[in-house]
Amino acid sequence: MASVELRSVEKSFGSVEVLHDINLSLEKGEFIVFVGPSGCGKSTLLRLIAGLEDITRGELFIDGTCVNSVVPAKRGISMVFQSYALYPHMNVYDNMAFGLEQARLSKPEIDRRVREAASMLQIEQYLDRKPKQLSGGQRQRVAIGRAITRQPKVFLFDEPLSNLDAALRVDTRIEIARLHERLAGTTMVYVTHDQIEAMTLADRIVVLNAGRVEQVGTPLELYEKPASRFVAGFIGSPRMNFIEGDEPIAAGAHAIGVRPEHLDVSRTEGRWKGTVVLVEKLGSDTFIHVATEKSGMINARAVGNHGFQAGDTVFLTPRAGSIHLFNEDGKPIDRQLVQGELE
Ligand SMILES: Nc1ncnc2c1ncn2[C@@H]1O[C@H](COP(=O)(O)OP(=O)(O)OP(=O)(O)O)[C@@H](O)[C@H]1O
Repeated sequence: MASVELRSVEKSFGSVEVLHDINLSLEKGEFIVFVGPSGCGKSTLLRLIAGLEDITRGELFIDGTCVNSVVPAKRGISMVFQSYALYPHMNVYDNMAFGLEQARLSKPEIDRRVREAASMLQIEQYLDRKPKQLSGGQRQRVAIGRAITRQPKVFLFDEPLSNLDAALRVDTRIEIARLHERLAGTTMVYVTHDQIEAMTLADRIVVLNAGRVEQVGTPLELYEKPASRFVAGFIGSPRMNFIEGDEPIAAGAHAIGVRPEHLDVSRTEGRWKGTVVLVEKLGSDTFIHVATEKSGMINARAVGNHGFQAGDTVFLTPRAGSIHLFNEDGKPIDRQLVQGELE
């Protein structure tokens, strides 16, 4: 039995429909990540599951029960927000205990749950502090701890790490992944803009585009076999290059897609000749932006540090088996290029 199921769900604000015919089946214990461009409906979909927004049409089931008209507190879910949403006048212990007191749990049971969650997230030493005496990362751990104490069937996360700096993001991301392992059987639904979070946390990713589900799959399925040009361009960072308007490329193909990490850069020979316009050195990788003679801008990613400079003439060649072909409708053409077709 799926833990969360959406059947033909639609959502309108006034006369504007923002989610169209959403059908999703999330298994118990799965970690599901929603991604998509700004405004595609990720947060709205999460809020529908939480019960913070009403469903306009369709049905939502949690553990087999239709919850369309069940209030948020009775859905067996906990939500963690980007903004933490802690009570500023309460200390950490009381913030974590508050929901349980409302639910009239016994004091010893509340104490047990708060201390267990605090230990899991290593915030035991802050239980007496007020939120303003904590760093952003510590506050977010308290918000996550509060969600844990409710022992929900489903956790909902709305961009929980986006207010944290880069190092804390990584630490807290790892914390969330470990939490998912420890709370085996708890379904997690997570909204993010961050490619690395999506790829590393998700069992399956749901890609949304303008209020529709574009593709659902494991991170590697989406990376290796995108169901559309949209997904191909969205999953992967830096994004896939699309080459069109080149001399006839391959029968039936409107565009070639090739990821920056699948291009070889040479000073002497290769498929696409061009001039380097920008080199970005990350230490571990170098991004080389090339204005090609016939195929527009192409970005290549080379491992390590390289001596390419703006103004250099280079040649780019896609590695065997790494080319994606798309037809005019943006659908993938499922065949490999034969040797020589691109030469
Ligand atoms: N309360 C509301 N009233 C009217 N329109 C809304 C409301 N909430 C969201 N929308 C609209 O619904 C669409 C989806 O918004 P949503 O916030 O779900 O997108 P998102 O994918 O989460 O975006 P972002 O990544 O920018 O947070 C947008 O066009 C937005 O303007």
